[in-house]
Amino acid sequence: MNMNADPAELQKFSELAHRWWDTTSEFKPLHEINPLRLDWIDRNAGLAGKRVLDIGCGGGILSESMAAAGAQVIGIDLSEKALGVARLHLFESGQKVDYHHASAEEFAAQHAGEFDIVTCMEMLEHVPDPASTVAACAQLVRPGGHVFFSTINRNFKAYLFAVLGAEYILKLLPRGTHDYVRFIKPSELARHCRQAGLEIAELLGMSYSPLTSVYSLGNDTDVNYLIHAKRAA
Ligand SMILES: C[S@@+](CC[C@H](N)C(=O)[O-])C[C@H]1O[C@@H](n2cnc3c(N)ncnc32)[C@H](O)[C@@H]1O
Repeated sequence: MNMNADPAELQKFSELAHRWWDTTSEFKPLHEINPLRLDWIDRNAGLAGKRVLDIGCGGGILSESMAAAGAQVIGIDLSEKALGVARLHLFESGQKVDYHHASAEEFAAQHAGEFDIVTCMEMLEHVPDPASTVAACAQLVRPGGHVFFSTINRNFKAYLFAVLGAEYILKLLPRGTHDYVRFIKPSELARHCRQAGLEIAELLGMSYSPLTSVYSLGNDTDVNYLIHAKRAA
């Protein structure tokens, strides 16, 4: 089985895993964007009672919040350390999430069509072959189901904001968190979706204002963006 994973990327997340739920740590941006993306997913697909798979779940920030919104959530990741932190945090939060060590491709081979909603957030820019991950997402979601992606655009502004700005100037993220060559243009992600049999329902931008330190959703897809895709019924 092709794991479609970069061991150096997994190592980076494993080394930081113990700080995943520290809202002032390297994971602060994920904590700050979580309410925005959770609300967007819920508005578009209605989380309550749905079977959800969260791919590249890490320490479980999004997984837990979707469980709290009433979904039955499974989270998968290839970092054992991140999964360990995610499992431990359930004792603190009292939420119920089922965590597994698996890649999207491996999980798709066993659980095709089992999910109403598949989420794959801030993960595609860390894998060698994002088209393969997108194809696995399309296989995992049921006909008529929803897939949500978020990732980083590839252009000069994205390099300035997501690499130079976030890692070197504002120091929101550790240096080396992001590799510019792995950034993905919305047109490329849309093509991967269509090739996998997913229709694009929405492309949405997410911006960060360094002046107010506030994230917001809107039309600006130049740096961070989200895609809502649907599998034909
Ligand atoms: C930036 S974190 C995002 C975590 C979570 N999705 C969120 O947005 O809160 C990226 C996660 O992707 C995981 N990851 C990287 N490559 C992966 C792969 N090939 N398969 C599964 N998970 C992977 C990492 O271990 C890490 O937990």
